Amino acid sequence: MAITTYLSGAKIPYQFSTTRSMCSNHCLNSVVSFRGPCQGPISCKGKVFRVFCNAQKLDVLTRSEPNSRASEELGKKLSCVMKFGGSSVASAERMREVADLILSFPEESPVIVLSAMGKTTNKLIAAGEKAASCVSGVSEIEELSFVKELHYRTVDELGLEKTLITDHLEKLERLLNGISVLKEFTPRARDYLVSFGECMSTRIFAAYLNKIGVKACQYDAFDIGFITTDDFTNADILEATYPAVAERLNGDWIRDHAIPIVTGFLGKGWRTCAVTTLGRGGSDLTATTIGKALGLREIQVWKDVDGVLTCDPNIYTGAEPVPYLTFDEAAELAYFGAQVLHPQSMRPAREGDIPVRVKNSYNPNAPGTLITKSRDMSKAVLTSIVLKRNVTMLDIVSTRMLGQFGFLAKVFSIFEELGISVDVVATSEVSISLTLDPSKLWSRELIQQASELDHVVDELEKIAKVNLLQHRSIISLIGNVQRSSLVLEKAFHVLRVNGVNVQMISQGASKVNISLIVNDDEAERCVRSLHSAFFESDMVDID
Ligand SMILES: Nc1ncnc2c1ncn2[C@@H]1O[C@H](COP(=O)(O)OP(=O)(O)O)[C@@H](O)[C@H]1O
Ligand SMILES: N[C@@H](CC(=O)OP(=O)(O)O)C(=O)O
Repeated sequence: MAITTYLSGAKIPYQFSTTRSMCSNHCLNSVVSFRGPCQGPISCKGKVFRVFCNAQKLDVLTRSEPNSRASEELGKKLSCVMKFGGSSVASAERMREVADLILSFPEESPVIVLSAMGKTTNKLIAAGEKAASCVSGVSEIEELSFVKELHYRTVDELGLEKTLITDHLEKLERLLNGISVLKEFTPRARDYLVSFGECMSTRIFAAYLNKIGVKACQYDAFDIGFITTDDFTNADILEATYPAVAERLNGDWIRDHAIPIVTGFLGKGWRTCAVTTLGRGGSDLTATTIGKALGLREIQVWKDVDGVLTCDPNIYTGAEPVPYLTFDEAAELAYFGAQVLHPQSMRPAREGDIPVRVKNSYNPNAPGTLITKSRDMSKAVLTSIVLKRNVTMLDIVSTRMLGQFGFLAKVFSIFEELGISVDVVATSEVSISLTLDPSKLWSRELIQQASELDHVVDELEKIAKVNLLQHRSIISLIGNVQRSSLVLEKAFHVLRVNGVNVQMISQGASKVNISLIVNDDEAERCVRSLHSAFFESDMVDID
């Protein structure tokens, strides 16, 4: 039998020999963690295999290659993944509507990914913060009462047993007590705390489907092979996840056609084995990861808007749905701040070449946005305008002579050493202007952010003059940069008549994005005027 080994995410061809012959169809469909001596037994579902290799401290994940007989037995295969965000499952009524929506596609055998109900994640984070500075008992924390009440009410309104979530809610309170005793809310504790949201929403929804006669099975992502880095609050999914998740979900589906209901947003750190999260909005990434792992036909992300819009509707209510996007456009849009998609979520879909459809669970008849590898760009000029606020910009001017080589390398090695990622860059012979990714800085404590920025400036000042500029915004113009002159002409006209001075400009190598840096307090006005100029008339609107 063929066995493949995955070592910290990379597929490595290790030699295996076994002390016993393995039976053909089961044994290896779970993830086996193997640490310590390089030679030793691996136990998997009661079978013992002996592994011989030379590396130290291995984490070995084993899986069987699917054999043709097992594939034939698949019969009706899992066909698509449908992800429903917090707003889609915010109440009992919404859960009923989502169940009806899923059942309105009888031809599909979907994997369902759910986020936590409504604003549960925010409430849990607030509860954790209050617990850490709590003087009285945690039972008085308003956000804890809110979460308890919302989930008990939902269970009650759906006619389910309270016991479905009592264990989780008791554990949640114990965890908050622990945080209040320690007076410390670490990123690791934060991830464990917020995981209760997805763990409860999926249990409630699966139980409801079973109650109405639709066979469903709940899964915690961290138990079915979602292996991540140990970067709590912003973990990356490791390669080993794909075969492990496919093995588990396909294996269970073959045995019993129960709709899988999987927790979005969560994973398991490969070193710590603790619960991790994939960054805010991470359920989109869970969905695309499952889509690629299982080679599904389509990935659907159901939201509370009619698809990806021409700009953030909170900035401009007249934003229109964008019918088609490429993976590159969607990735750029998400990375540069459009909340509608998780920044990393397009990667698995692009790698697996699986179309992603963004739909509105409140308005299922709206066509939504279809995201694919390529699209007809002949008529495309601008697709969407995205705003990323509160960005820090650095102007770095070399103190050495013109033509000095290695300047860029030195600057970027400082960012690498400090683990700070850079968003937008513009360079000249002796200077660099760049912006720092706020999400990476925001994931750290405020006080730490300030001292890290000081540290960056201190290090850079050894080789350059540095000007630190805060409260800037990046306006990203996503679209057909083959027509960049037209886009720039129009954009700069709008900005000029609005009296806005652009402080930096960069055209991404991806050829779908032009980024402009302006002051935070001018940014929203600029977006509205740009939207009006590009999407509403041929004339430039003057504010
Ligand atoms: N360009 C955009 N297109 C669509 N929605 C956007 C855009 N920019 C920001 N948004 C916001 O993203 C929200 C949807 O994303 P999100 O809240 O993560 O959905 P869900 O929780 O349902 O997955 C919308 O309600 C909207 O306010
Ligand atoms: N519940 C998590 C994960 C998520 O993806 O949520 P949503 O799909 O509602 O954006 C969050 O709020 O970040």
